[in-house]
Amino acid sequence: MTMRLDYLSIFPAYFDVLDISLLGKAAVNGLVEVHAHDLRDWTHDRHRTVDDTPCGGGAGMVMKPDPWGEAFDEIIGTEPDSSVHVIFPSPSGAPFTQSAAQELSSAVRIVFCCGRYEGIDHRVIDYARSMWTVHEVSLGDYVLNGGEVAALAITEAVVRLVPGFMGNPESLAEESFSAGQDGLLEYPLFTRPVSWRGLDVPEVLMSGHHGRIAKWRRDESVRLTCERRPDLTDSDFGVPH
Ligand SMILES: N#Cc1c(-c2ccc3ccn(Cc4ccc(CN5CCCC5)cc4)c3c2)n[nH]c1N
Repeated sequence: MTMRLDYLSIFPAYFDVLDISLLGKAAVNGLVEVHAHDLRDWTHDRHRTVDDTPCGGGAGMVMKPDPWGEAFDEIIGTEPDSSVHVIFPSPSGAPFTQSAAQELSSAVRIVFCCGRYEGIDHRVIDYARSMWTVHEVSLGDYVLNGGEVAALAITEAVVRLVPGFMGNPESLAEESFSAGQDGLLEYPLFTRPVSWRGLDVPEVLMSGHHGRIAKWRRDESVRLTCERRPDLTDSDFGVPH
């Protein structure tokens, strides 16, 4: 089943990058189909206006609802369909997580609505909720200038989980932020040369002793998680008290 991805933005060129790298291969293999659209194509004035001043006052500009509605009609349709997932990246969205990526990886259709300025007229989101399955999500607690970079990040997180996309699915099993790693951060990785600029690969990794290697990796994951992500630790990580 091909996953169709649509991107609505006033900077559709952001999504040219999706024609290369792994995603390009997936498109070639028919796993995903990518369509980027310029929101200004659904404006009707000489200046192709997409924004206006905020009702009630306040700084900046707000994206007008009209172009979004007309774009939705043409790109998605005018009939409700809960199988269509519409994603609004937003500073006030729910944190985007690996489990959300996992859920979306089975979607047949995802439409990314990339806002700019101070954001999109809220009626656009309310209308979308009445028609499709809507996700208002944030990448994290830092401020971006628009939704495009978030849409790219979410795309990569989702598409790499689509069955048949990754060459070696085993590599997905051991990843951080997934059950395979007990929710711990990943251990440090090394490859050849064994000695590099006076820095050596930890001896245990060259020992060939799989039990010791597994213990070293687990210990490193626990250490890193306790240091960097205490929010991910819980009482029974097996961390010695
Ligand atoms: N995902 C994601 C995001 C975004 C994101 C996503 C989508 C849009 C559309 C427009 N912007 C710009 C912007 C930036 C800040 C504000 C907040 N206001 C400013 C002054 C009073 C509050 C409003 C809009 C966006 C930013 N930022 N950070 C993330 N993790």
